[in-house]
Amino acid sequence: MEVLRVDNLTKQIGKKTIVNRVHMQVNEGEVYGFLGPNGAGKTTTIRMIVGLIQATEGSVRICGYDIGTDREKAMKMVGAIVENPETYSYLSGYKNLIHYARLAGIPNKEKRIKEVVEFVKLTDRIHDKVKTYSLGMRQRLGLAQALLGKPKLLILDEPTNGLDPEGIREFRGLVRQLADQGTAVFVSSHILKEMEAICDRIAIIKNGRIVTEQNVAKVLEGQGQKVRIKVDDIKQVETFLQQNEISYQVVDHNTMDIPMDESEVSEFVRFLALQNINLRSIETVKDSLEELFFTFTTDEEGEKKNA
Ligand SMILES: Nc1ncnc2c1ncn2[C@@H]1O[C@H](COP(=O)(O)OP(=O)(O)OP(=O)(O)O)[C@@H](O)[C@H]1O
Repeated sequence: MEVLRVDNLTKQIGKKTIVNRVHMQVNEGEVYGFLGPNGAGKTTTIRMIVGLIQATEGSVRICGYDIGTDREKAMKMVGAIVENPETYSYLSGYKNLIHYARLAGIPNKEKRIKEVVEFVKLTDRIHDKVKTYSLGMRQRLGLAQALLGKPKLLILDEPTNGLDPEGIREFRGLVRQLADQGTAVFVSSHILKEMEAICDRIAIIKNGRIVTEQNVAKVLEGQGQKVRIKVDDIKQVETFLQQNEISYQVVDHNTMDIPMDESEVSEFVRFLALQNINLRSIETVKDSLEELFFTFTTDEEGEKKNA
């Protein structure tokens, strides 16, 4: 079932188009990664999805409810950690949750709080003041708060920023469990490895536009199936590859990727030598998300943007 649907979403501020005709769709039980370099438009998109700012154009539907015309019903379906979760640090985790459960009109507050606290593994410390919590514990408290209303859609903006590897691992486990229980999770990050481990699908945004959407399992399946070569004269190699109907992708003015199995590499090198093509280097590259991210956030001159 489709939980989140974003159509043609656009945000213009002054003359600048910060988010440009974005389309996305996230299903029940799916972890959807929203990836992009700094300043690409991730936070602005998320702020529109949760109704914190108004879109200039386009629509957001959550479980079929339009955020513009049916805001209250749409928001009932959403739990979100956007920017740093706000907590009262001089109160206990429990009192914070009571406060938010009241604000959100959660029925059977105590019972629901017990459930979410157990889920995020904070039971032992929930009556301690939040100011004594580690960053990872605060983050889990934020997650508990977001889950109070049993959301169908969970939105996490850079959820593991600043967490140590153990904190990241714990958080990832919780997200996976939620997805397995049917929650649709929309998570933004610029940490590629993390997205690879956590997401079913990812979209990459650059300059406000979605430049690609990929199924993570499919990307990972293709790992190691191409070589990257650096040459003196790329035109000469292109001509040769075209003549032999070998597919390739130009990375920059002297680098290109050629899909092939490792077993074919030595024959390929011999082939190039026979053509008097001067090879500066050759390496197997993984078609990982990192690679994709690099490809899609690189400008025409091959300069990597601030990923
Ligand atoms: N209110 C605003 N007025 C003008 N420009 C803005 C405004 N809000 C955001 N921007 C600009 O829009 C672009 C996208 O910002 P946004 O915060 O959405 O990016 P991001 O992908 O979340 O980046 P980061 O990973 O650094 O948080 C940036 O260039 C930012 O400076």
